[in-house]
Amino acid sequence: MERNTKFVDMLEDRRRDCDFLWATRPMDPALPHMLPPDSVYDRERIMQAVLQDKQVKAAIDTIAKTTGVGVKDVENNARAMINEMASKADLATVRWIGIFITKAMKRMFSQIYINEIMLSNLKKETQISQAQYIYVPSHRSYLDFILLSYILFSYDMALPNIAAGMDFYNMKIVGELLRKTGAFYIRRSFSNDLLYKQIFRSYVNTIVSHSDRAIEFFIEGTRSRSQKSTIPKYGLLSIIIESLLQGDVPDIYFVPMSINYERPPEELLFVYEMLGVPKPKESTARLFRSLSILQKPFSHGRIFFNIGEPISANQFVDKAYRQKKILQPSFKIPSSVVENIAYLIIESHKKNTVLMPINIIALLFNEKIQTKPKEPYTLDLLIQDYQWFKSFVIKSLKALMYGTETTDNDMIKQEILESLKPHDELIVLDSSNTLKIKQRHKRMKQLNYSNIKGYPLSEQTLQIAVPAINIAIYSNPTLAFLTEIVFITATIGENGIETEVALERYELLRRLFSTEFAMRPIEDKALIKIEWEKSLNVLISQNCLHTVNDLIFIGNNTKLFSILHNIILPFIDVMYVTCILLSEWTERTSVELTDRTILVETQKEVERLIFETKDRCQHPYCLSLDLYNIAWSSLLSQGIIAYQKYTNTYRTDKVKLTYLIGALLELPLRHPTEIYVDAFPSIISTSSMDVQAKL
Ligand SMILES: CCCCCCCCCCCCCCCC(=O)SCCNC(=O)CCNC(=O)[C@H](O)C(C)(C)COP(=O)(O)OP(=O)(O)OC[C@H]1O[C@@H](n2cnc3c(N)ncnc32)[C@H](O)[C@@H]1OP(=O)(O)O
Ligand SMILES: O=C(CO)COP(=O)(O)O
Repeated sequence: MERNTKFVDMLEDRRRDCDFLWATRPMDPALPHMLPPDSVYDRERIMQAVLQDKQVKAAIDTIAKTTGVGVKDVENNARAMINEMASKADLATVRWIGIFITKAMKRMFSQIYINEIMLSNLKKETQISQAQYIYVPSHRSYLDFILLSYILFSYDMALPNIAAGMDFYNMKIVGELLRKTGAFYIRRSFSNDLLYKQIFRSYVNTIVSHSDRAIEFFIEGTRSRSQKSTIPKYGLLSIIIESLLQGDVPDIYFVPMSINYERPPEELLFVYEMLGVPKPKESTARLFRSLSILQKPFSHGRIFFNIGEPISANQFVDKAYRQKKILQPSFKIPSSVVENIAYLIIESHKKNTVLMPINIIALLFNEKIQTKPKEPYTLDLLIQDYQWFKSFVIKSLKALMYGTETTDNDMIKQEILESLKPHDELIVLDSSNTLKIKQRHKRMKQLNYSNIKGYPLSEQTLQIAVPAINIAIYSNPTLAFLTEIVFITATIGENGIETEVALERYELLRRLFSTEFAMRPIEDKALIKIEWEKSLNVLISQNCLHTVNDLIFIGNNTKLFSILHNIILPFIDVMYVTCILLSEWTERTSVELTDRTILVETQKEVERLIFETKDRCQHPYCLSLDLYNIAWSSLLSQGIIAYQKYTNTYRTDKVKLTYLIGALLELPLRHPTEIYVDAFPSIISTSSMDVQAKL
């Protein structure tokens, strides 16, 4: 890995330490926000400041007036809200939890790599800077926040104020313990609650300006079940940026952190959630039950924790805005500023994604199943493909990738076998060294069908979909680097295409799928063209495409073209099927069109297509509710569906819909000739002779 040299395994030292002595070592954690002593507020003072805040007081008065409730009662309500919200910092609690966490980390993971230089630089900078620091990690697992706190504690840095959803607040004992490790609690949605909104705003402003600890929040707002970036949430970010306008802090630095798991602990739960099984409610009892994960050592492989360059908010919030705020206190920072910073953070997460061997293996295996399922995918074939594809992503796409760059077959073999070890419940090598999938789905006895979010899928479907989606999720992190080029492969057919048409098709796909792939929305066609040309050149340099005058043709590298093309198919197929269902809605069903009913109907239709056709929606990944939700929100944002507030229904714009269906039909898609469900029996492991990947 080119930029890998600076990664160190932080567990190496921990394995030499006595956990108790390490966690209770004398320490004076470095505080990241240098403030004059009287500007540093403790919890009590922060809560007081919030209750004294002008806008909070105004909200209390307004509510008292409009509801007829006494001011005292509303104030008590406000006090209860801030008490529920505010974090506590208690080093003793952190130490005790630290003993357990370090034992768990050493058991679960073989290595936790961190780009130590970035962390040391951050530590140094924070000690001389009066700016406030905001840690903004990617969100792929519940472990993310534990890991970041563990890293900071290991490097003698203070734990931040962490924005936590109420799911954790409701956990017995644990909820309060987390508060003592820095969690502050926020309700998930509160735009209609004026008082809560003002208290939240004021609390965040106060900790930005008066907490000597940093702030941590997950800009994606939720764990990405599909393990690719999701679009940013703007609420907390915009309040933090607004704090800068008040001038209490000279600058705010956002520190993006890309967290990459070889095997996220929620792996299988995410697959079921994507299929519609609701997530289990967070509870202390469940937390204890989940400790069974510690039974097998190193069961979750490696983690790469990659800290990106801090982003200064000051460069976007210029003096003019600050002056405007002084003259006009209700002035709000333009939403384009917030969006810009949000996407800079998401783009940093993507750029700093560290790909693991399993991501490439999953992608190659997925391709093989769709194109040549009868040809055994032997370890020797995989080694060749792996080396080739790895070199492509590193050299052409500048992706970061675990492992050494080598052409030595033995070393590559070791790299592959080592990385398959944590996945021995999913991918195995059979006795003839051929790659096979293991059946991951176990018949669910207690499944409550009334809770299912989508259509109740059959056992037969789940048997295929669970392992198939599990594999597909592992290939998803590659999309941090591949999205633009996979779009292009869906725009060019056998007989070539005019440049202009290819670009138009690219624009369409970008518009339809910018939410799916967390891409910055771009209106300016010239900018889209620059992005397109860059990706086009990558494909041309790989001989995937070639140009003649004003035409683009598929080149000789059909292997790469096919891999890239097949990645995008499930996304386009689901969009198409959703559109068809919308256009035939009233003929097909008598139920009202809502965001829920379209979800159920689409999943039902996809289940049928998977078994019955050789065309659209062959890949079981098409059963993922994520895809339907995003397709729906994309159609809403384009005005193809519109919400009717007064009737609480949705209306379809038939003209726009027909146009979109036409445009999707024009895409020169080539669906694999092999049917996934037919191929499945030949790739599923039935033998008891499977060998675990051995070094
Ligand atoms: C040694 C080791 C020890 C280890 C020890 C372990 C420690 C361990 C600690 C535990 C710690 C637990 C950690 C849990 C971690 C989670 O729980 S993650 C989940 C919770 N966190 C988050 O969700 C953070 C990100 N979310 C947000 O920012 C959301 O916006 C909010 C604030 C939750 C609100 O969500 P929402 O109500 O759905 O609203 P949303 O549409 O996002 O936007 C709302 C506002 O944004 C504004 N907005 C929208 N678009 C824009 C725009 N472009 N520009 C500006 N503003 C905009 C809107 O105008 C709106 O404001 P109003 O008009 O209402 O004033
Ligand atoms: O985001 C969370 C905090 O980690 C929990 O909510 P999700 O289940 O939506 O990820």
